[in-house]
Amino acid sequence: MITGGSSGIGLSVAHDVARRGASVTLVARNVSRLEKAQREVELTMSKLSTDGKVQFFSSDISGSVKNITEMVKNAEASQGPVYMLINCAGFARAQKFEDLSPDLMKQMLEVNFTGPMVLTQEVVRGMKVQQEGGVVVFVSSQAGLLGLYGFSAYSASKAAIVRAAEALHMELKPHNISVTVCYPPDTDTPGFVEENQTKPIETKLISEAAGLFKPEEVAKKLVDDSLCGAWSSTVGLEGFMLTTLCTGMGPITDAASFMAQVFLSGLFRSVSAFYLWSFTRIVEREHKKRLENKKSE
Ligand SMILES: NC(=O)C1=CN([C@@H]2O[C@H](COP(=O)(O)OP(=O)(O)OC[C@H]3O[C@@H](n4cnc5c(N)ncnc54)[C@H](OP(=O)(O)O)[C@@H]3O)[C@@H](O)[C@H]2O)C=CC1
Ligand SMILES: CCCCCCCCCCCCCCCC(=O)[C@@H](N)CO
Repeated sequence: MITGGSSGIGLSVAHDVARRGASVTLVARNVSRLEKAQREVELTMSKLSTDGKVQFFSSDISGSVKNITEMVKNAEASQGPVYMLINCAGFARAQKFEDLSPDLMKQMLEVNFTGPMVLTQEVVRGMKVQQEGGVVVFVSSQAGLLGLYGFSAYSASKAAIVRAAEALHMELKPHNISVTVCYPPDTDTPGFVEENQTKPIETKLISEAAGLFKPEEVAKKLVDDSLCGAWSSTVGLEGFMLTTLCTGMGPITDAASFMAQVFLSGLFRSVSAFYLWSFTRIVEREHKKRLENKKSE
């Protein structure tokens, strides 16, 4: 089951798991985009002659709990229990703190945090009862590992899901259900194009430090990592440095990541000073530019 499976990273995940032989349930709101995605994923399946099926449900993950419960029941009734849940639906709006409306703050928390929590609750109930195990994935963001200019509410919503996922990881281990958090950098998706239309220049420039990736690449890494039971998944050098540095008391799932955390955290903290210095410079420079523009007006 892939929320946000009709676009961007979620759609790429759908193609990826379809190629591996899975049946797919796509969840999003807009029906015509869901239908289009269904046709595309079916095409991928038919080319490889896998016997997977694609179904979709139009549902707002931040909507009523009753609707979510019903949607999961219906999905399970037609395709059987969910083996892998990928919480990818979400959105970002960048806005300077004082311009951020309280409604937008609430909306980001509901779609990026509360919605995935409620849906996961429902799916995990099924996983525990109906099968021997499962995989739960939350798509956070590199901006969930540090707060950055313009992303006060967004970063908080994406960080909140990480703490929840840590707790869940501990709770679900005896049930053989793994939990993975994915931290994408800027990724070239329809959602990214939309957020860029209102993004402050500072947010753009700071985010660029971690590069721009293709959704297929983020998706493949997400599926590979979560099927291995890895705690975190990311792409790129900055992604590796950030997840290593910011792991805190996160679960230990593999020797290589643990060794990197033990031996490289100090080094990466020093490296972070250079990034932070360059971010401060970006903010100062743009601030000065604005003051000068105001003066010349
Ligand atoms: N692209 C990027 O740069 C990055 C993205 N991310 C995260 O990755 C995830 C996917 O992003 P991306 O692929 O860019 O996004 P897109 O906007 O391209 O796709 C978002 C998907 O989520 C669905 N969706 C959005 N809101 C809801 C809702 N309330 N209920 C159900 N479905 C919903 C959309 O369908 P519909 O609108 O029809 O509901 C769509 O299928 C998000 O959580 C995002 O925060 C993280 C880091 C970087
Ligand atoms: C050792 C220290 C290394 C430090 C590297 C620092 C790099 C930080 C860059 C922040 C990237 C934020 C991307 C957010 C993408 C996103 O979530 C939006 N596009 C929403 O869709």
